[in-house]
Amino acid sequence: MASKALKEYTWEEINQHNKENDVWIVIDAKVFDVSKFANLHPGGANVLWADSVAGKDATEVFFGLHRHEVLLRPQYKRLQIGTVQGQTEQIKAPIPGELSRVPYGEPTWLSQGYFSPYYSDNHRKFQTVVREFFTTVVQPEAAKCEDNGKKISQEVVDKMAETNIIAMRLGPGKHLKGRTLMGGAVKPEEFDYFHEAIIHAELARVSSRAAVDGLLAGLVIALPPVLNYASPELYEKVVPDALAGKKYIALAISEAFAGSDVGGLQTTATRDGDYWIVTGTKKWITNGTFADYFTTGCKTETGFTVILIERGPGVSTKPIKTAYSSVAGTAYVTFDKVRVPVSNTLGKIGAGMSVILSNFNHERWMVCATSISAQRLIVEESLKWSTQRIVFGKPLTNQAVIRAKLASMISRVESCQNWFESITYQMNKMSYAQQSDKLAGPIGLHKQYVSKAGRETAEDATQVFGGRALTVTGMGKYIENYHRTSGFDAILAGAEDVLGDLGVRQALKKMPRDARL
Ligand code: HEM
Repeated sequence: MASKALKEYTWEEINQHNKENDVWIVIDAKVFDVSKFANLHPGGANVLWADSVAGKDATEVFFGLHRHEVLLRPQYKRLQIGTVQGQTEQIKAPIPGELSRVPYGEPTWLSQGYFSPYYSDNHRKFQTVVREFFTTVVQPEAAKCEDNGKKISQEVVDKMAETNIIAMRLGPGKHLKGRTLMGGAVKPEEFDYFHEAIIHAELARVSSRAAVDGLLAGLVIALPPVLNYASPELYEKVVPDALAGKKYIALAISEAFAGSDVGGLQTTATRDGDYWIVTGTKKWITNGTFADYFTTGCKTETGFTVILIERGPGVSTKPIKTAYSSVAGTAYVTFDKVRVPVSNTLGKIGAGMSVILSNFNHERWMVCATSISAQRLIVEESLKWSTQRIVFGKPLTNQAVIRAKLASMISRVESCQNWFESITYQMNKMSYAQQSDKLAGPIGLHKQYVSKAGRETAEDATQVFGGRALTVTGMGKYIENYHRTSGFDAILAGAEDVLGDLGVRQALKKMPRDARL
């Protein structure tokens, strides 16, 4: 379509348009008339009039300064007036949904010519439709919200509900029964943890950590206690609307008084007949600013109890400014003598610890899935940049120090991925109870390793990109976002060092008493 009205120009013609107010440039065999655009050019007008640029081939200098996507924006695309006679474009524009051809840009199972014991053709088919969905429906919205800090639009949430992505993010289980998953790409009874991991991985590729959390991460951690412990009436009231994206839910455990130390929480629930009276505050509550329900940890007379609180009189939320965008809806929540029916108790009164702990493995595993995928994208960006960036007349990759950084980044993401797949395989084979017994330790250790690896990769990539990694737009925008937010993975769902310690303590518990050197 683009070529229908496009003329072919000889270099002789092109070379003549090399003056202020009459500037043509060539980028990858395409001729652009930038005469009028020059004064609007974010990089300034005079750079376009330079002798080495005006009327010349500016491909190399262009790709040293801009992401490919600049040329694809409609307002810039229309600057193209023709093509260079006898030349064809060499640089391939990214096609939404397609697999990366950059080495290590995809996990082994998606790389051509490689094999995997874990994934079937159905997983591949599923990955294709999920990537297309996230690239075309979610990514543009995520980029917008990353900027304006607003909640992801209801339109996108509705589409996620239509495809049942919201339900699939909770993993395999009864809640999928009777649902059409991604237009039928996988049957509910075939859906396993690798399918779920694909969703988390593709979601992370939208490259805005705050939007990843804004896309109902709150539900992924707050709804399982309702699925598993609510009375049938409460379940009916809450679950269908939540999975349909009509109501939002957040997990409200941590407080300014206590984070990982659940025993130190100060929010109280006292009995008044058939009601709880809940008073206290909660901090760092993901999706809290827009949640309709809060799965809340409370101190009760007989211990720690989890209660589902509906937004209403006495519940107020205010946004907390975090290092990432407010699209995540991070809130400070205040409960002021909120009356909640006792029938909203999740699990047994005083037995809230097991309700919360049973949730943790899945949440931590999910954080690993998104973190590894985000890291991989950073590896891909770094490989592309260091190949196309010319310094001292040569690509950055000519520097041994840059290659050493790439080696570390690749090794880290590959080891994270392989460990992750091994754990996911175990999850597929184990019951929920077996997972709690056998995988809490390995998942804790894995998360510690993944988040550490992520932060090291963020540092390395920042060095590779230099100043470009410090700006929120432009060539290094994904590196900037990742560098600013990779630390979240080391904190959310359990602090890095605490999880490492948990893994070791679990192992020590299982040490055979008769083992000796
Ligand atoms: C069709 C041609 C071009 C278009 C549509 C275009 C568009 C843009 C845009 C949108 C930006 C802002 C980048 C961002 O923040 O993402 C930019 C920055 C810039 N452009 Fe261009 N540009 C073109 C050609 C060129 C050429 C040929 C040069 C070569 C000298 C150039 C030099 C720059 C510079 C130096 C910057 C600032 C980069 C930075 O801040 O890191 N541009 N351009």
